[in-house]
Amino acid sequence: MNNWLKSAAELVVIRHSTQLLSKFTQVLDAELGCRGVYILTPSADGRFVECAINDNRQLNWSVSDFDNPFAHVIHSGKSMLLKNSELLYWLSNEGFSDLIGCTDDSVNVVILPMLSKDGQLQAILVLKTDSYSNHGMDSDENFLDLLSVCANHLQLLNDMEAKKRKSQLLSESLIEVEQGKIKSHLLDGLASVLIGQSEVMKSLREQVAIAASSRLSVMIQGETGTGKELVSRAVHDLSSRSKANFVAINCAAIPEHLLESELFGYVKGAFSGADKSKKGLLADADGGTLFLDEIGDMPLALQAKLLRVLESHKYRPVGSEKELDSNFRLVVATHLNLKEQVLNNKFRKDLYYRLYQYPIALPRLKDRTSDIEKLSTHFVEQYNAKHKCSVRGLHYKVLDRLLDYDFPGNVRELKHLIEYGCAQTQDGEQIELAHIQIKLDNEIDSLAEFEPKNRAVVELSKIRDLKVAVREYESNIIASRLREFDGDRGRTAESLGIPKRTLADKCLKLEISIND
Ligand SMILES: Nc1ncnc2c1ncn2[C@@H]1O[C@H](COP(=O)(O)OP(=O)(O)OP(=O)(O)O)[C@@H](O)[C@H]1O
Repeated sequence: MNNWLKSAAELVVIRHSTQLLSKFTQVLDAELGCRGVYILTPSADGRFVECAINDNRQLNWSVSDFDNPFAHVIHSGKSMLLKNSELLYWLSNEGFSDLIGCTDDSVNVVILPMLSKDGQLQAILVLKTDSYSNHGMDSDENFLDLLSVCANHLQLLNDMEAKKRKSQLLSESLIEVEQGKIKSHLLDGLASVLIGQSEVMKSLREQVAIAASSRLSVMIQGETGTGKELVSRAVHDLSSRSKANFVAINCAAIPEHLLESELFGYVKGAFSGADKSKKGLLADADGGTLFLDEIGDMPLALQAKLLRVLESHKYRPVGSEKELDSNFRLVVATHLNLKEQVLNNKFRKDLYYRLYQYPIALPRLKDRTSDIEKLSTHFVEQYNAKHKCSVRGLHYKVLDRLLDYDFPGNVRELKHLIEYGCAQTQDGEQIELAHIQIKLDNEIDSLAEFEPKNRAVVELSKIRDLKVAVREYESNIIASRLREFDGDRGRTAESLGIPKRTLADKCLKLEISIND
């Protein structure tokens, strides 16, 4: 009696149903000295009673299958004594035989329902006993009280756990709804920056949103003018670093010997001309994003230093003894096939894998021609807003022509083309085919002679955008000079008095697609 009371006191302080059942099993094992104590519990849908046995197997019995004795106990709400002589019959039920295990002449089984005070079945207690000694249990009031205490407590814990699960599910689905809302808000915002309704653009925007929320290094790959810089900025703007700096550098456009000091900074006297210390871009990007455009053009020696910075977040300004920290997020871009560069020993393999954590591939414009109309309208609107004018859009023949065109310079080329068309169109009018035809022809035979017709593409009186006109002029000069030197960039650069890297940068920006 005392022991039952003591056990009841121990059971009611337990706060978890599985712990309660395991403690209850231990108590019965110790007090009754049975050959086996098993507790069966109803399944979540109430159609079965279940019990886990030693070898991690879960046995179950249907509550409506009267081939097992448990169904009888459940329906009658009364205990059952299976004497040794009757056991043989019940052992034909495979699950029951698995539960009870070996038997001999002295084994009996007692099955007791554990009912809570509202009469609901909470569990079934099964005792494998040696003799008749335990059979008085179903009339032992103290024992039955303990069973009832345990059943009531089990009901309480099950209710509490169900409530907890429900509120957890609720809060999880609220979080999901919230996250879904944030995500669709972000994607809506992105759609006005990264224009295009093609499937590939929709998936690109999703990738940008995912990349922004991760900490991974992002590697953007795509041909010139596909929007690599735009995407890198979007990754920054959508990330938790958006309030800090976005620092961009084009590794192809900076002379090799200056790239290191630009990135790392330098101290006074580090080299001739360093008359004062200067912070590098790594320091500027602390807390924000560092965008390394044309990473494939980074010299090998600097690649090794970059790798070290990425691993330790520490760097040493040129000429300095002191190491500094910078917590930047790296986004890189390239139009080259970096894997090939690795195979040709032009790019470090270890750096490649360090950078290739979240790759984003940008499609060519000619592979998503369904976006041309929307992009064109977007660029006309941009032009109108910038120049305070009101070009009315594109004539359908212009659109037809654009849909047919290859766009080697991708979106940037389309943008320039539209700006060019706008510059020649009066307020309230549409861009006509004639407005862009010359430029398109010019692009198509980009290797064509520097014909007088091309030289005076824009009549001076019609110039509305000096930048566009100057770019046109510059582009024609470079294309013609490249032609003169059979595409030799070194000689072309020299003849124009500019460094080779500057020429390379200009060719990229101006869409001059003459191969070396
Ligand atoms: N999906 C787009 N929606 C709107 N504008 C775009 C899109 N893609 C590119 N652009 C515009 O096209 C121009 C070129 O884009 P960007 O400079 O990002 O290309 P890039 O791939 O970095 O080019 P490069 O390799 O030559 O440096 C920019 O003016 C950019 O705003």
